Amino acid sequence: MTTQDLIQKDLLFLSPQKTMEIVLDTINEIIPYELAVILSKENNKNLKVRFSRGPLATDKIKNYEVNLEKHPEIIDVLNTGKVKLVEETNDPNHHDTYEEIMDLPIGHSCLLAPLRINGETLGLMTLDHSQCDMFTPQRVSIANSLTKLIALALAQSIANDSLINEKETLLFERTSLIGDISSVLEGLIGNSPIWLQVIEKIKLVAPTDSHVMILGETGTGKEQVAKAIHALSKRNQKPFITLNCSALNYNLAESELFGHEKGAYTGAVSTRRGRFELANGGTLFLDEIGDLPFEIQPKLLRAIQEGTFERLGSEKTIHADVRIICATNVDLETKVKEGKFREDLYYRLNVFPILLPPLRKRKEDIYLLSNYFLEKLKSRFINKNFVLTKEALEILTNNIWYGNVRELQNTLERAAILSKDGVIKATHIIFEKENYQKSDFVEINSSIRSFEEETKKIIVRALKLTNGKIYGKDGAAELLKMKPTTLQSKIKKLKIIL
Ligand SMILES: Nc1ncnc2c1ncn2[C@@H]1O[C@H](COP(=O)(O)OP(=O)(O)OP(=O)(O)O)[C@@H](O)[C@H]1O
Repeated sequence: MTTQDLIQKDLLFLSPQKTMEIVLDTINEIIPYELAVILSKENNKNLKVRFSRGPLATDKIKNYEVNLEKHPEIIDVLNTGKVKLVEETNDPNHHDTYEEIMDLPIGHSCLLAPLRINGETLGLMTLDHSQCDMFTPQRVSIANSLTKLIALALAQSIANDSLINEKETLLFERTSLIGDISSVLEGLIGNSPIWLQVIEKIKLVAPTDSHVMILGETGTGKEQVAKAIHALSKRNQKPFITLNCSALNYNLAESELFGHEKGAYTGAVSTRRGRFELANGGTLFLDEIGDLPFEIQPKLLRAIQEGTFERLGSEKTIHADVRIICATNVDLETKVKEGKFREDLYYRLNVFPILLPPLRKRKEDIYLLSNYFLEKLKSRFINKNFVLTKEALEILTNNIWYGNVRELQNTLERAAILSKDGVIKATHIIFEKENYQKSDFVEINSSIRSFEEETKKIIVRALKLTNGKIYGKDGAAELLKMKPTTLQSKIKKLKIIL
């Protein structure tokens, strides 16, 4: 048979699933069963179902895990390395392997075969048949001889999983590195005095190995600045890995930061390295650090201080040398005071704070930034040359820019689409709804809304900016210069849903 024949018959690149199906079907011809299950040893406590075959192999069995503490007879088989027939009895201490998910008659045939290679236990094969005495001594002896071959097929499947996992992490590292670090520096546009102070701070801190905290409203360029610091640091040949800490619960945060071993929790089908490990030698950018679940913060603190941590589900200590750059758009100090962020972690991270000014405080940069973005848009619009008119620039400069540089970028992209000949006129500038600030020209033409409608809009905007917080220094009441109780009654009256 030629290689071509093998390929045509789908025999050259057999998947682990297909290999195991062939193996189990062959066993069925020699030792008839109604349920054959291959389980892999995940740790000292659990066996996990990888393959099942036969008329009793239902969906429930897939991904089922056997808790070894409840099954001393399985521990015995794994330790001795010998195939064993298990007699089901009425003894309340006896637990059938799959009793939680299926009901097999008392006295049914059950065979346990350990799967070992070179003295290493990889897992277990179980064969079940609802009739009694199906597995004769001759069949048990055959099963004993076959276990090594089955173990080989299991090893193939385990290796395949770890290759897939390795590929996934490599792909992740690669994507994290993309974003061409050299162009990042050129992309920090602006020459207003306040922005130049930021650039100075970046240049100062980058070559040191100190942790950096970047503060600023959304869209002010926090991630871009973090990349620039990494690019200017001696770690720039190593990965720049990011993790957005918002919307992570404790388990997810732990697994994302420190990784997990296969089987560490339901759904952890393969071992995965966490961002801390991936960033070894390089920089870990923790975006929205204020949202990091409180309970995971001690583990992060230890990882930062000692450079050590364990993957979820493993006791092995891993070492990683990582520089942390974190970003936040909330007042972390207040979070510390409110007991929502650990003080020790806060001081550990806040070694060198860099505050990014909102766009409304560096309006003189709008012209440079606009031209930079329009130049970048050129290639996407078949090399259309864009020109910003004086009126358009005036409108851009008069806007409040709650969405900062990102919003400016989006506004210009919209304008570029609207402009047919590349000339960006005032009429092409359309702001995002919430941040719309009318210029005098538009004011005259717009219809006057009711007082209530306008009040409601202002309150909603303030609540959005303060993440729904009413009281306190960074609350909506303070922003609107009104008493929190008055604001609350207005919210109620205007039926604003928080
Ligand atoms: N000074 C700048 N020069 C050029 N582009 C910038 C500048 N600042 C920000 N940008 C661009 O604006 C967009 C938003 O920037 P970035 O994602 O870094 O902001 P951010 O503060 O991290 O936002 P968020 O808080 O929402 O995560 C990006 O496309 C970025 O390239």
